[in-house]
Amino acid sequence: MRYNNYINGEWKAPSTGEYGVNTSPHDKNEIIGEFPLSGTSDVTEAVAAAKTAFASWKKLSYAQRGVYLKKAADYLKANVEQIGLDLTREEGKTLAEGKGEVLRAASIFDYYAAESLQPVGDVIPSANADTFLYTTRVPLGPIGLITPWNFPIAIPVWKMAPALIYGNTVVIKPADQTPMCVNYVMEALHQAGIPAGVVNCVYGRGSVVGEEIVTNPDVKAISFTGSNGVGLRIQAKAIEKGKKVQLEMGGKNPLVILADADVNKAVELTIGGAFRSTGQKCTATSRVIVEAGIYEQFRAALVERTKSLKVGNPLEADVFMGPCASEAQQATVLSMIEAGKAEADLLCGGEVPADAALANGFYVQPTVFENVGRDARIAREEIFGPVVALFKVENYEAAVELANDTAFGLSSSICTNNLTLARRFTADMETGMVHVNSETAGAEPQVPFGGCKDSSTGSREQGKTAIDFYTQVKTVYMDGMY
Ligand SMILES: NC(=O)C1=CN([C@@H]2O[C@H](COP(=O)(O)OP(=O)(O)OC[C@H]3O[C@@H](n4cnc5c(N)ncnc54)[C@H](OP(=O)(O)O)[C@@H]3O)[C@@H](O)[C@H]2O)C=CC1
Ligand SMILES: O=C(O)CCC(=O)C(=O)O
Repeated sequence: MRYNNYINGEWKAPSTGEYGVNTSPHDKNEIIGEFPLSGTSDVTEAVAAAKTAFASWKKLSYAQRGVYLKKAADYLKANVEQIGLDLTREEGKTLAEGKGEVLRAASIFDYYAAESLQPVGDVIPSANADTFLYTTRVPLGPIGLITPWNFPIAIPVWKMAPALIYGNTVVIKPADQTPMCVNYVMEALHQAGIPAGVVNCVYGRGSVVGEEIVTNPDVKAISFTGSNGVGLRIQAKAIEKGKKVQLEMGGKNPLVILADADVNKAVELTIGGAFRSTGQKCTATSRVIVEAGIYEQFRAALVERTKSLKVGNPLEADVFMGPCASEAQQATVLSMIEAGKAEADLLCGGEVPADAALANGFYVQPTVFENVGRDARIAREEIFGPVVALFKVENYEAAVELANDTAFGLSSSICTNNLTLARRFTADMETGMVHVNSETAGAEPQVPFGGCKDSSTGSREQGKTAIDFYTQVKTVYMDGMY
């Protein structure tokens, strides 16, 4: 099937007349659909529609805008089976994860629809008796959203929902690998009856469509999730044009396991954090730092559990881990594994599975390394695949020092029953999110999401903090009331 851009409330063929073929990561011969390879004039048209629509959208009440978000949530919930299935076919995460992500997107729409009932701004006492002094929030205008393939419905929605509820309009460019997922989000908002031009989606290459969104003068802010290289280039261009920018980028997230931890619990946190979604999360666990007293026991249990994981077609119910999302991603992961083999000891995995039924997919075995030097590539670079590095340390202090020895600062976790050290860990970690006895991955919509150091720039996403990015403050001095 051939899909089209969504511009000004209509499905429109790209000005180029060109389409790219989107295929399944489980089987590169299975075609998911054909999607536009748009040109810059498609972006210009979408931005113009978003600019026109902004004039009336910003005047609606929060509650009126919230109605569309609530209806979009209902659409996703009503169609979770089909959309979840297609997400799995297109991205490769398991069916349970695919459906879970659709419901997560619905709950994000619901959360921001409910923001329409929350207070906005402050009333502040003035020095003058007859001045009513208060702050309110105003939207920015058309916002450009550039989104990745690893959470192909949740991330577009967690950017779009706050942008819309606070009165902005949107032009989105989804990742090349997962356009169908965003097409469902457009369909949800279209079915909800959202006014023409309020949301627009232009498919195509980052270097063409993304570039034009970033530099178009009528786009007032850019929210991006993806690699550090692309993110920083986008930021430089956008700032030059005076735009607001928010970047969510990589992670090298540590899980610290102290000697008193329950071994089974520690193994499950590692398996879930490192291998779910084939390790393709910016919050994935990629370094496991273990106190010497429990190291051997933990290592043996982790290797046994890792070898038992079923890798295969993500549509099959008993499969734990599907393929990498693309051939390029598989190649990146395999090259990092080769680097790991040269600089550390491989405990298990490290190959493409031999199963002939998986030969047309982009599979990699879940992989564990040990004896990893702190300057090894697999210790420092984001892999974005099912690869984890084990480190043995003498005590809590050494664990924290190693955990913080990274350019990234997104998420971290500690597994322990020691309340004092758990509490210290929450203070000691240079990360935007800290977990105690839960995996490094995961994000609830009602709390801020984002990192320190090279992981993020700009204000946090999600929760109430999202208002900081998607609005600006207006201070009102109102005199003559008495
Ligand atoms: N933090 C996270 O959640 C993510 C991190 N990554 C990291 O990035 C690595 C590479 O993944 P990749 O998909 O290449 O990530 P990218 O950073 O290249 O892609 C993210 C988004 O940016 C777009 N883009 C690419 N180039 C430009 C540009 N010049 N101007 C504007 N937009 C652009 C992409 O479009 P297009 O798809 O058309 O190229 C996509 O929509 C992964 O291995 C992982 O380490 C990747 C995804 C998510
Ligand atoms: O951990 C999660 O569920 C969200 C992770 C994420 O946002 C990402 O990988 O881009």
